[in-house]
Amino acid sequence: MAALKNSYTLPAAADMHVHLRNAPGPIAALVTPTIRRAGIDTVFVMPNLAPRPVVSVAEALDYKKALQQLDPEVNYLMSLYLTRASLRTHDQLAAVGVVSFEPFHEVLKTMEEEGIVLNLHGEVPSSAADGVTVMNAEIRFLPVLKDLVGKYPKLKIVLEHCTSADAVEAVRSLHDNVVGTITAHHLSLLVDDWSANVHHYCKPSAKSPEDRRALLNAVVTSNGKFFLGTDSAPHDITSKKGKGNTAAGVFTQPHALGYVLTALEEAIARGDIPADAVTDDVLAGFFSTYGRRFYGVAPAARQIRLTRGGARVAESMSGDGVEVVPFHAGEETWGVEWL
Ligand SMILES: O=C1C[C@@H](C(=O)O)NC(=O)N1
Repeated sequence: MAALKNSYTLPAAADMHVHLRNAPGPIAALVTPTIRRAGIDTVFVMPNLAPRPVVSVAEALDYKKALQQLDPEVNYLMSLYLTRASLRTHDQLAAVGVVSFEPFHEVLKTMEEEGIVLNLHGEVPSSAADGVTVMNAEIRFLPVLKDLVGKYPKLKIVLEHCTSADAVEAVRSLHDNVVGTITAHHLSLLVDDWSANVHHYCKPSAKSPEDRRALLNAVVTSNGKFFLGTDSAPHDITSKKGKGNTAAGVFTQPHALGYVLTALEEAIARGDIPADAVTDDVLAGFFSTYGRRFYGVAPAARQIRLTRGGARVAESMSGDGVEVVPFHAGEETWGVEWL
């Protein structure tokens, strides 16, 4: 017998970590319309545009306007990229591999006072000399997180895309202003999966079975500490395969909720989470209410119905000279209807 029901009626979801790319632009045009098709009405939009990230409010508002042209019904929560250059007026955008937050003291103090959320990609840079690789870069970052929380106790912090048991434990151990997002793909992938498939490679990268078990348990025992942030990261296929390094990112936007349900069901079958762990309340919290509450966004006005086997993932998605391959391309997944 299937461990999950065949259908769930839930509040519309909020995805608190998405990459929609430059707008106007061909990838944004391809992926932005898939947000609502996925049962999501609110997204937190990451600012790492190329060649220049979003660093000013004016740029963020322009970006938001361009996204609204692609789908005006989505609530786009915009963000700014914190670089040393954001402290000056413009140019010389030297992205910082931030391990010391000292240069950002004034900004962080103001964010703390104003209730502005700090979103952390919690990895230190790889360094053979220091023994840091993609497998422990997140764990090595956790002391930095704890130090930040000590210095700015009222600062609202999201440890984005948690991938390790240590990260889950760190977020749990810190006070309520510190939460974590969890992606759909890290609930199923392990290191062996991405080492064999460029479409499964992302940063932070998927890790061990124990790490995955911790993430799955974080979802079903979240109680507001963890919520959905897919880190859906579309890349043109030429950046994934071909000359040069593989771009990091798994594209999950169109079927993010179905991927989570499938991963939870597989976790029950393996014994990673209890058979009765996936309730309507757990799903509503993780998909919708916890993230909105943390960001002070109103509860969803509409509901969605997710139905087992109701959709098939496209083999690939193309438009205007770009091609993006979705996670689990070609496979059957859960369908989404708006009620
Ligand atoms: O940090 C990141 C960035 C993202 C992207 O493609 O923008 N993809 C990733 O896998 N990790």
